[in-house]
Amino acid sequence: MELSTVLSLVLVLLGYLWWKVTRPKSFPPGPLALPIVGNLLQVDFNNFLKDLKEFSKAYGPVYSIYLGTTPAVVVRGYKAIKEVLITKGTEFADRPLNGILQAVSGNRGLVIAPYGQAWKEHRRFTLSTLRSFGLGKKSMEERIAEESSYLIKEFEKNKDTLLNPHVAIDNAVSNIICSIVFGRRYDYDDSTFQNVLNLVHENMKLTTSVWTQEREQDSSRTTYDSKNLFACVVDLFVGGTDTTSASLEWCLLYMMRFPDIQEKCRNEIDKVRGDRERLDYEDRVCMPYTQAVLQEVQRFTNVVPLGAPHSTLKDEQLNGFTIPKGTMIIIDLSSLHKDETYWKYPDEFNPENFLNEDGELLKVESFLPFSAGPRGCIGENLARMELFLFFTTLLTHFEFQWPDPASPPDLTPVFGITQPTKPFKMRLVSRR
Ligand code: HEM
Repeated sequence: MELSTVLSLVLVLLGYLWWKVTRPKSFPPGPLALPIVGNLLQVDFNNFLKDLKEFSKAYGPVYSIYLGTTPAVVVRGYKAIKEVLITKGTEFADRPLNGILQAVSGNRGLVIAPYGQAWKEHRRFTLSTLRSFGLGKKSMEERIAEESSYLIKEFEKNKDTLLNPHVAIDNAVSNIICSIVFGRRYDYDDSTFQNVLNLVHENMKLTTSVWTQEREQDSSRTTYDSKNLFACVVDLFVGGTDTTSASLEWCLLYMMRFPDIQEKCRNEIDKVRGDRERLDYEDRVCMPYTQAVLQEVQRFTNVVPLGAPHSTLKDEQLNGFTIPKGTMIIIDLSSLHKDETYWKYPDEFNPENFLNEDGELLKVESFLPFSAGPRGCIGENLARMELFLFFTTLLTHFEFQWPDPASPPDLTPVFGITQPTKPFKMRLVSRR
């Protein structure tokens, strides 16, 4: 091949690669993207949220970045996020196409399923299953109370040593999903339990047959088959375990960092509990301080900082820009939680952020750790109930102490879709 032909081909290829990362007219602006890598070299994934905030200083609350050659629109701040999640909730409720994930999942289940009839049906069915298995009823509360007593026993075994609570908390939280899906819990030292997904496989035959029969009686045109049920069960574990256990671990870490706040919570718990063994979930209505602490931990730690990516169902207008059908939308939920328009102490860990002058609990509209709208978290009520009951039971039984007063706990999260704590060990002082 002649040199001039090779050069022409190289130029055409370069032109194509530049074109792939050139923003269409009316598309949200953003930092200059390079061929192939896009903006990946300009972001540090250990500090991704900080980078997203920096870009928004230059480009505003709605801007774009290229993840390789894939354009993504980043949405920050309450006004724009409300428009995407609520006002135009359905229009922005699709999930981006991801060849690998789609091939693995076959578009089944909930979390990454595209918006459409099958997703709607799975979501409705999963919600009604959660409800009929006891969410919002006493039975769910009793399951969590029972699991709390196992967690207490596990902690008791370790009260003379320093304990890393991760495995026990993870197992306790997974057991709540197990009790809904499989109708039973698993001991913390059960080797099978250490691999939840194996469990899912083992038990699916039984669960599937029960659920499928139930569905088949309902409708002959259901999208439910054993693979879809399996995907929904996996999604309950994926969505419901790490998120909730990381939140509970953050609660313990912050209580050790702020022992005076821990003490105030315990006083409120003791006062409301009286002579009873444990609190009921409905007791929360007269426990504004404890509720404010739990919400403040969620606000400050942003356990799922970017939610799950959304995508547009058709061409859409947002903030004066045109966003083509199928564009990935990154919703920076963490941007809501430090916005000084909405918070008295945006950069300070302070439960007063959720309390008025009379100590009553405030409802703050820009507090959205579970996202909102048609794609909002399906497990929000369950997670809130778990956090309240596990947290108050743990504080009833133990005082949590940071073992090394000379160096306070490291409160830097490990960045990921879910942001857990760094591994830590704590000292338990039994109160009984
Ligand atoms: C503290 C705990 C939790 C947090 C912070 C959390 C947060 C979130 C967030 C931010 C989303 C993305 C919503 C969106 O795309 O806009 C989500 C989705 C989801 N969550 Fe949760 N979640 C928690 C607990 C749970 C639990 C306990 C379950 C299961 C019982 C669960 C199941 C799901 C599912 C299935 C989805 C996907 C919904 C859909 O795409 O239609 N989550 N969650």
